[in-house]
Amino acid sequence: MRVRLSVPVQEEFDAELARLLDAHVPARLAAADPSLWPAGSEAAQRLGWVDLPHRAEELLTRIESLRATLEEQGLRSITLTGMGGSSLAPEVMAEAAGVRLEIVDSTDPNQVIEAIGTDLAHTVLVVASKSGTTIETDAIRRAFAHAFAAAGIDPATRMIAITDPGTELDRLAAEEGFLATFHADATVGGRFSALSAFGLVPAGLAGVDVRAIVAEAAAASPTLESDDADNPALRFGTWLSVAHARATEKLVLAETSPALTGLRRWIEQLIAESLGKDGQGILPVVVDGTDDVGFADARADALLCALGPAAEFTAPSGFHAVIDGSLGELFLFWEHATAIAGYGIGVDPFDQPDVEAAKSHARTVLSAGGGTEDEEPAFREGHVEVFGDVGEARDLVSALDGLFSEVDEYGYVGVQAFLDRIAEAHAESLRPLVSLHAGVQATFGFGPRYLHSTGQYHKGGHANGVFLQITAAARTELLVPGRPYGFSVLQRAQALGDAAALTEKGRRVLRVHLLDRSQGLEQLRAAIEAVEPRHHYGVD
Ligand SMILES: O=P(O)(O)OC[C@H]1O[C@](O)(CO)[C@@H](O)[C@@H]1O
Repeated sequence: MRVRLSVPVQEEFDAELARLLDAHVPARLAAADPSLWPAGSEAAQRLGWVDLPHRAEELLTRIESLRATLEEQGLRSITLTGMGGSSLAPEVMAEAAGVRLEIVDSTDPNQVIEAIGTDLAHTVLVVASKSGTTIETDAIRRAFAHAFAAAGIDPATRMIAITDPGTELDRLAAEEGFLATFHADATVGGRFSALSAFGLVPAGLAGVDVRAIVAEAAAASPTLESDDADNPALRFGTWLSVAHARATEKLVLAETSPALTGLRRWIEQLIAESLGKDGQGILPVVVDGTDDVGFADARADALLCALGPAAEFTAPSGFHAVIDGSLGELFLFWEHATAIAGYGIGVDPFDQPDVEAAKSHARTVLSAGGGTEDEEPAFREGHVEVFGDVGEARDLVSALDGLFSEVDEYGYVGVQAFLDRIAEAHAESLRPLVSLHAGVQATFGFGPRYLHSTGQYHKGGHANGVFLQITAAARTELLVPGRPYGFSVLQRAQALGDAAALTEKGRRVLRVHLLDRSQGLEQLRAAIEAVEPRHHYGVD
């Protein structure tokens, strides 16, 4: 593992490093010492991840044997449903290894229909949920069960559960006789579960060499656990904490190696959900490469981090880093560094106090019928309807201009797109445009996926974000079996629910509803481009 850090304030860095070493933070973390955080905090019961690489043997053997059984039965198509920490790590592992693992973490009906696809005869669905009650995961499981049954296949023979012992999902799997159930460790939280059953089972069944990933992590762990000033996780955690204290709180993540494809989306959840709370935190900004908007033109509020080997670059803030290594090393490195940064910043890295608000608002919208009837847009223009507080604005360009004018000089715009993240992947190209025209950093997340990643930060972190939410008319509907609503109604309720939770927290939200998905998206793109770029870029 190679970690190169540049520190503009050496004395502050050294002092913070000494403070963390005096408190023996790395060694106490490695010993799962709950007294690192206040008594009664979530942290006290969520430190089981530290030694996962050293106790994975039984799990690895079981995965290998199940994979062989599936292969014998011709079940070659592995699909995973799970949100946030229950799918991001295996997604990275599969992408990096170039093996096919279909991930379904969306409530977009079109995306779910596509994922169910036509190969049910060879498909196995891994249902991953620590709590066993996550609404998206449950809805997707129901849709697959219905489709299997309609194809004359007993759904239970094609389902594998990963969940904590005793959850609703665990009970269901036992009652229905799922093909297999993997019990997760209750002391390991979702975003720290990459090296547990949540990461290893789906990836291993899909054909990733998970044994090698675990071995890489195990080899790195003594270094990451040591009370040593050269411990890279300690140094990186200190770096984040020192930058945070200087109001440099956007971590711009660029990948420079195909071997680490997708890792930044896993890091995004880990950092945002672990540190973004109590009005504090580090906002991850995922960009494509070191020449992308957000990285190449970063200002004083950004730490720049390249994942993989990178040519020389510098950050105006003076905080820049290059981190390279194998996947196994990096999973464990980031987990340790994040926990250490949480200690440094003074937050509990293992809870997510603001996630529930969006879920609860979504439930309210759902029980009121999905929120389709009673809403009046502020105005309609061309292929879009615009909702939210737009003041006097009666056209899209003015409404966007109004939203962007509300952002602090060092704030950010969060773009939240409740679209099909496969078929409408191109929507992500709105991020750099928004960044350029708002003159600040911009993030992009597909809903509902981002709710389980950056959603915590948006509501609980630094209150300097405004939000552009994109919803769209459903192209089709797919009923959630056993529920009085369809996926499109659920998807919409989740968008409205998060908008309500953000508004409640004093964040400004503008919702652009696409009446025609592709033309509406083009109209939105053109309108963003027509907003006079704000002056912030280039003023540091
Ligand atoms: O595994 P579960 O319980 O379904 O939760 C999925 C995700 O939802 C959250 O609990 C909240 O967003 C994440 O922390 C977690 O990774």
